[in-house]
Amino acid sequence: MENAIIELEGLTKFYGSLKAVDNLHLKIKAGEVFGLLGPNGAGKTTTILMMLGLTEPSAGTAKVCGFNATRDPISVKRKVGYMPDNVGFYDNMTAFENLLYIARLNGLGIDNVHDRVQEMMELVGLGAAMHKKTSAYSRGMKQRLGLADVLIRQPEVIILDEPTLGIDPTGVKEFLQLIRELSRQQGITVLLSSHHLHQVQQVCDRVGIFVGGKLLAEGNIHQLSQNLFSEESCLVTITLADTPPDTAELESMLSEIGAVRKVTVSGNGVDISCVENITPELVRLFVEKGFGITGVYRKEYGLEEIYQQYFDNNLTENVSHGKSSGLFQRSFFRKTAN
Ligand SMILES: Nc1ncnc2c1ncn2[C@@H]1O[C@H](COP(=O)(O)OP(=O)(O)OP(=O)(O)O)[C@@H](O)[C@H]1O
Repeated sequence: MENAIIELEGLTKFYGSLKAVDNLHLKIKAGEVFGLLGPNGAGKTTTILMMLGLTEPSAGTAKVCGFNATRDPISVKRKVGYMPDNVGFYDNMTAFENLLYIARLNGLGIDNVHDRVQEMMELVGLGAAMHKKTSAYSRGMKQRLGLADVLIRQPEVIILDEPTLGIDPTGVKEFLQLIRELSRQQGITVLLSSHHLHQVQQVCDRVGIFVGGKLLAEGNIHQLSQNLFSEESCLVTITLADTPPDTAELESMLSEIGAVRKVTVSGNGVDISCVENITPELVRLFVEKGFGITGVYRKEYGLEEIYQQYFDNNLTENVSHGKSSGLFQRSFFRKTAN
């Protein structure tokens, strides 16, 4: 991949005998919004810590903005803004004062520092609340302030670990939109770790599915879906006005269409699995054959199905090798259930 800004090669981390990250190879392009998706204990935070030079890999390398994170962590720190899942501020100071303090600590020029802080507060949507004490800030407001804290250092890459944890659905939507806009407007590369499939799907250009320290798959939603569901990438359900008189005849008629892989007739519902979207052709055929249609529904495979499918495959593989991965499944569902 050309212009990769993050390059992980054979990245591995052992904690004692536990392999937390297992031979990870990954490249992320400049300007991309990449989602690292996986259940509890998958190794996301450990990977991030290695990218920031905060923990040493047992093997392999993490290169960020051209610098080896283990050998040159200070250079990486200058280029990367990291927002952990729980951002802390001085509660007795206003948000403006907090950010001003951070800006000065980071050596921003005295002349324009007030303007710059104000500009950042407005950029993250806190212009009207910037003189409130952070003790009075909601979780969502603190996350926005955390983002301003990261942005004021003018990073090339921002790494966000579970940035939407504990924010209400409207807040999540707004926060993710903000991240996406910032990435587009300012060309910032974003790496986002999350358990939340739907959120990742909304905002990321590409995702990596991470389970048990291994990157099981990476790509955009379309590519992942194609790889997994190439035999049945599209499911069309047609509801007929009446139960078909001859089910076998209907099934064999539909099966003759090249793109159709499987047909199931149940009552007046017909499920047709196809390799591509041939919904108009199917509807035309039913009408030509004199069937009344009361409903047509086409199912798209989203990230949830993709993730579950990779997850199930991985479970099956591990079980067949005598390992129990039940812990991953339990912890994943616990965290996504709320
Ligand atoms: N400092 C540590 N010492 C020993 N084991 C650790 C340490 N940090 C993490 N681990 C273990 O390494 C594995 C990966 O943990 P990590 O925190 O990287 O996962 P994660 O995907 O970020 O999970 P979560 O979503 O719960 O934060 C887990 O089994 C965890 O218990």
